[in-house]
Amino acid sequence: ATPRPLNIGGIFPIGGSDGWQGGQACQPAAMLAMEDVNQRPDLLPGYELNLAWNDSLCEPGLGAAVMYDLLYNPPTKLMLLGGCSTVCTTIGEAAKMWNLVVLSYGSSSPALSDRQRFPTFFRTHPSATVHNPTRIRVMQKYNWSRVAIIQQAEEVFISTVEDLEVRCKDAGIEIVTRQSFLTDPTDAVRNLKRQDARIIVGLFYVSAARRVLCEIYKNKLYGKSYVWFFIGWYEDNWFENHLVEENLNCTREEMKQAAEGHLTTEALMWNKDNEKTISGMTAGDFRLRLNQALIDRGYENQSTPVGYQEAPLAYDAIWSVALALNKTMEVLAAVNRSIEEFTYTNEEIARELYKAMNATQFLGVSGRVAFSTDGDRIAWTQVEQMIDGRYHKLGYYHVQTDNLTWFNREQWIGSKVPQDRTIVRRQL
Ligand SMILES: CC1(C)CO[C@@H](CC(=O)O)CN1
Repeated sequence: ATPRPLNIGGIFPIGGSDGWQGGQACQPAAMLAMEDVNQRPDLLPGYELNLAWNDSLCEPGLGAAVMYDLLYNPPTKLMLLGGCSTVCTTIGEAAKMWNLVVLSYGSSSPALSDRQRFPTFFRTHPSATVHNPTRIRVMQKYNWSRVAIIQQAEEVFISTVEDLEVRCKDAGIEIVTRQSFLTDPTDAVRNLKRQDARIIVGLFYVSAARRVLCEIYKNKLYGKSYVWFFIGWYEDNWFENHLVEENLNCTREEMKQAAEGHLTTEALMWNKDNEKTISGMTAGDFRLRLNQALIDRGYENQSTPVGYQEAPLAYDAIWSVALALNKTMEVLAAVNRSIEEFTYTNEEIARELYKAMNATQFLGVSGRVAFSTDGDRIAWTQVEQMIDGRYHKLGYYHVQTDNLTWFNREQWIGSKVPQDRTIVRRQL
């Protein structure tokens, strides 16, 4: 017999130029997962998953229009897949009116961890606050208890810094100053120098990072006495790119000098071990299949589409939906109910879908997939250091198990760990 459809809706940021166009690689990745779950005889027996989707351009208004279009046109959707933070904030807040679970593969905003505002929201993409325990752990490793913060005035960085401040206080780490800027970091960087900041956490998008780096060079806030924590998901040679069109008045050489030695933190989005995951693929196998799928979509080899890094999150999001639907069908069958009875006003089935998603646990190509009580992705993070213009992996950290795996590869000028303050030596 032909399998009956289980319908879900998808909203992908593909076109446009604002925000994150990660749907370019994430939508193809989701389709690979649709193929895989529908081929599994043990999953959704008698049914097949069907994804209706459209492009949000990473614009919340258009995202809302796409959602209404998906919900007001048959067939009824059982869940929604969402993309960037701005769109998910809109979708996530509205979804409860339709009793819909929303699962995001591409939203990092800490605001989305608020269960009061987003009661049915889950994400395979970790919140930006996932970096903070790692930053603290590294500070503790080097006995840095006096740090400074500089951030771009964007919602995602403002709420990340608020979380970092709380964690620093709990860890007994003093924040000597917190500087923020809208677009021009000149004054903020100069104030760091005035406050004799030595260990500095910087939170900004990549083009603002280049402006900060040039100011660091001009203020000589780099070298043996300083340690900078930058975000690790910028492209590898971010500090050398776009200098002309962004009117940076620093040369590549000056940018490289200022960047030498900085640390980065980022969430792991590709499983770091080469073990077989729930789909039977290793993360390496998935990379090969994704590359082929992108070539089939017309992406040349060298032009990596936006969202390539996050593609495993989209692949695993579809598996999360399939497993949650599968679990819900089993639970309903035990009380002679069917998932086909789901409607946007059926709270009982909606509760079962929520419980099933909340209990998700599997090994995906993005690593172990599990959600916190706020629906946040529990993830490993990695620490790297810029050594001679290239990033070197220093270690991994998992906050839930306080597991710091360190490779002892870090390099400091003169082999001396930089101090977090000026040491005044008393003449005895
Ligand atoms: C790591 C990054 C680039 C953070 O922003 C996410 C997009 C968003 O939060 O809107 C995608 N992944």
